Amino acid sequence: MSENIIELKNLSKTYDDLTVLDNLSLDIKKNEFFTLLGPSGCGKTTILKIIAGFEYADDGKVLFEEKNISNLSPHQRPVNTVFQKYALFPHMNVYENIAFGLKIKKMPKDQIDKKVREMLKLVALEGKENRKVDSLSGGQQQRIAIARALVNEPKVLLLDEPLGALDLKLRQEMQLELKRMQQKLGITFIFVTHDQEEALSMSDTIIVINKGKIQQMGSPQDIYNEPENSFVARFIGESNIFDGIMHEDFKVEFCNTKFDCVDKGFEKNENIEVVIRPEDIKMVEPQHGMLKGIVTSTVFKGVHYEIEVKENDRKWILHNTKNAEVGSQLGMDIYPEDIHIMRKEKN
Ligand SMILES: Nc1ncnc2c1ncn2[C@@H]1O[C@H](COP(=O)(O)OP(=O)(O)OP(=O)(O)O)[C@@H](O)[C@H]1O
Repeated sequence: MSENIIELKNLSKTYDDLTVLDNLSLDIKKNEFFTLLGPSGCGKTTILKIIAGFEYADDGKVLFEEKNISNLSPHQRPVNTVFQKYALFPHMNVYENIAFGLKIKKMPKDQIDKKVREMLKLVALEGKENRKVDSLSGGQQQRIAIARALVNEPKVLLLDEPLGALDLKLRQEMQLELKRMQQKLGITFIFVTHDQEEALSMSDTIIVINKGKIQQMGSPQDIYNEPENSFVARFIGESNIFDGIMHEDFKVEFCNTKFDCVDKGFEKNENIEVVIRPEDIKMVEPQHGMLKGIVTSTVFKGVHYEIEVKENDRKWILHNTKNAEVGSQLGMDIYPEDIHIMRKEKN
């Protein structure tokens, strides 16, 4: 049996003249925390809605455990959705909100009670079951929404920017809690966000989408350390990105300087882009650097200083725990493994 729980096959979707999804295919494994990451309007929610059955693709298929579910209505699909706007029932208390789906299914009362109590425990809301939902904080309401979805024991939980309305601290707490719940329950989470830090800290697998096309799929480490194109590099973290030429395997030139790198498989003298993370640039004495520049500004960021350097007419950003003096000359060194070569952005 396949290790995939959901497979999307060649999905296309157009609204009026706007192509939102363009022949998109992807596989989601059982029990993974899978994140769709991309800028606003790139088609993330549309993918989620097509999996849930709230929208239908113009073309392509949705497979669940190898069965085609493309034509099933939402309630026939073994998935549940948590939205950013929690859509709780304001006139019901916490308990009734969580129990709602099970009552509709006409489950016996004692079983409902057992399951609701399990959920209250899971989302740390024991003791709050009789509270009206609008008397609770945003974070607590979000937990009710999650409990209400999980109580139905879906095989897949779809989460559409579920933490978007929370302030930063609560958001970070809920990120940890969601991850903990997912690991405890062992069910597949498909999570939508436009926040790259959130995606990096929570996911097993991330796909980065732009304009309805997958730009890259991989682990958070792959996506951060080895962006495949400049869209991904720009979208994930801060980067120094320059045009360059891949002269031959392991030899690249950028900023008018030849460097050794660890990449191969490009055409001879192929035009490429290089990405270098700010924390990977070594600060050395000016005479010892492969590149030289002048410090134009420094900002203390807590863990590191953010140092801006002007090298010829190019701007570089460096992160270093040591500060540098504005106006001073600085040498910069980069190890071969820290030079990431990218093909030009996919269109
Ligand atoms: N029902 C609809 N009718 C017309 N256009 C739509 C409809 N639903 C979505 N769109 C358009 O499709 C594009 C993709 O929308 P989608 O909601 O999937 O993006 P998203 O990546 O989830 O963005 P966000 O992060 O802002 O929610 C957007 O340009 C949106 O305006």
